[in-house]
Amino acid sequence: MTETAGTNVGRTIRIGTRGSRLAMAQTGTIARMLEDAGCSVELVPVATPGDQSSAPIAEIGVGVFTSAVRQALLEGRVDIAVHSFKDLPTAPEPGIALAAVSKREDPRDALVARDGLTLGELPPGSTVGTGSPRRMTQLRALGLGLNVVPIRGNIDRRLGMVESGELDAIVLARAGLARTDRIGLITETLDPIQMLPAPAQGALAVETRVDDVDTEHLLQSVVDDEATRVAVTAERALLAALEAGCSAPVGALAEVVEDLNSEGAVVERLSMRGVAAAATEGDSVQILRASATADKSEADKLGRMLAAELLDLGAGALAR
Ligand SMILES: NCc1[nH]cc(CCC(=O)O)c1CC(=O)O
Repeated sequence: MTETAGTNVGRTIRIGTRGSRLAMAQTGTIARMLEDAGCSVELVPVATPGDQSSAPIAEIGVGVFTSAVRQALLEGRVDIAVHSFKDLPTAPEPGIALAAVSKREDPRDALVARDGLTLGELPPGSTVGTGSPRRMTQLRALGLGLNVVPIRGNIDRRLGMVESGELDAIVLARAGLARTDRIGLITETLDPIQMLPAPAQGALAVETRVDDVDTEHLLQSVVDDEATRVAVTAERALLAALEAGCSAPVGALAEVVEDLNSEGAVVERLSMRGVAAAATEGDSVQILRASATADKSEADKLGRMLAAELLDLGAGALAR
């Protein structure tokens, strides 16, 4: 048991959660960490408009999955909100504190294809579904002659489209499959060189009310993972500097890596790659890439620097 948990023993912490299988798995992960630290936990279901609609995310708006859970937090109906970090808008929410970022799952995207096929094995003309402009533009840029089509729906619905033969393949977050025990369906995990994940993909954001300092400290000591927080800070700084959100054609991945300093000593650095799809004349799309490395203490600056580089290359007019 941690020292901080000591003051929380006997207290029941209410965690707001959406009812989807992925959301329940995510809140379950945080609930177990708190229980292991000696807290008792209650899961409080919250319905959101995003779960009830199957309209494209671009139409129903960023934050559609997260705002109802935040509302429950602000109204004091729950003490903690857990979100897929990549679904959170980049602007901070008044009254709400980001108390912890839990250790990231594998952030890469995954292919689920018929007959166990990999991306390179799909014949030209194969139909590949994804709802994300980021994935669509990067898939098309691979030049494999795939027919990339927009789809939406929860993970089960998307997987069903391959199972039924309606699509040859789909691309989705590996983390979502891992958390819902379906890693075995993946036919290929995509290398970030082919497909950079969404900023913060695979990480969970755990929020409290700004005035609930006890819960904030508890989460910091029990849940927060420093390497994940640093990486995600850089990735989201890039997204914010491009004035883009989770449905933008923007990918970013920052990783803590070991490097040698000028004296030859091993130091940890933050290595980052970014991609943006820009609209050009006519209907064509141009993929822009940038990468750089910085000290871990300069995560935010690294993200903004890569964004500036992408803007210089033409990321001001993002593709859709
Ligand atoms: N946009 C929906 C969403 N939000 C978080 C995940 C998966 C978990 C994660 O990325 O952390 C998914 C599904 C997907 O993109 O396939």
